[in-house]
Amino acid sequence: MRQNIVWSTPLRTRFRGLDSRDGVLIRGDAGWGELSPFWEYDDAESATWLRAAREAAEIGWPDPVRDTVPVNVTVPAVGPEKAREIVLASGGCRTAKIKVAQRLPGGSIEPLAAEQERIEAVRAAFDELSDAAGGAPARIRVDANGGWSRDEALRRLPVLDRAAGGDGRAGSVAGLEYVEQPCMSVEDLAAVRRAQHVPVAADESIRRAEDPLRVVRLEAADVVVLKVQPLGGVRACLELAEQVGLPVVVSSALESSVGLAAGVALAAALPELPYACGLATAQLLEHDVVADPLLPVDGALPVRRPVPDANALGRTQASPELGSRWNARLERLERLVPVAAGQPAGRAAT
Ligand SMILES: O=C(O)CCC(=O)c1ccccc1C(=O)O
Ligand SMILES: [Mg+2]
Repeated sequence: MRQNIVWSTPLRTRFRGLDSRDGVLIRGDAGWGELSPFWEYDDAESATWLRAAREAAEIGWPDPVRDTVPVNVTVPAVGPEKAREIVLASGGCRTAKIKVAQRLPGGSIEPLAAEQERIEAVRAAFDELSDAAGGAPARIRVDANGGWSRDEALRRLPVLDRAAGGDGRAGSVAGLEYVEQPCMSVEDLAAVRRAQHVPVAADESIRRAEDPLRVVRLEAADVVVLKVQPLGGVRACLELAEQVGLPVVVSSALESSVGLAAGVALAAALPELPYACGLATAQLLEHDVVADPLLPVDGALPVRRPVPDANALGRTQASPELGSRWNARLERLERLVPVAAGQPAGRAAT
């Protein structure tokens, strides 16, 4: 049986230049899958995202080896007060991922002082929580989305590391856990990794690269970020993780809880999971498509697969225009991705 539902929701805080998020849920014999490539991605790039939705809908996922997945709270490029609130309301997360290298409307990047203040506010919020919890340690990582040059990264990282408690001061956080994608090119990642001590994680260099293993050959990262949709499914990610041989952080593409469940399934199936995953992003959505969204409890997500709920879908209903844009996109992508032999055949969107 096939069924498609287009959803759309405002975001609670602007994230990656977006004020809303939308996509299509696809139902097959194995359950619900989500297709939600960003609108600036062309059909060739988005085709991989459809493979992930088909795996979820038609086949399902490998068995889990754990029943909870520790997650980070995601802090967008917000002011210090807002950053503190987000951490305090995170559902017990002991790791925060803070966005940096934000592009300002004029095209310049956010001043270093603003990034410093945001990190200090998050560290202070963890200290507040730790005082209540008897001094439990916490972690801060930053994500630059490739926004710095090599020199900018080398100028900013020592300052941000100190803001995160890397100067040895008392408190719950002892410096940056890692920096995600400080620069765009693999060569620059490798250079930044060699020139300073904060570990480097590769995200765009994995999920948007022709050859994700270049990161490994050039020794450009200590950690790799894997996202199920852009990499074509849970199984594709498990295979890539094995080839890469570095610690993996599973992260979301800002999906609804239906899409997040695929990330949770990947994180639950990985043999090792040494870091908190970036899957707590249901917190950034105003509405979700399920009755009981995948939100952290004690800093971890339960390993489960929520299903769309009629009342929730009432709040995420897309306009007719958005509905037809998604159905047209889905039809184009279905023509681009042939259904593999032995799999149930797909049918064009209704
Ligand atoms: O990893 C997280 O904490 C949240 C996910 C996230 O940051 C993200 C979400 C959508 C698109 C890109 C990214 C990113 O990691 O760059
Ligand atoms: Mg990233």
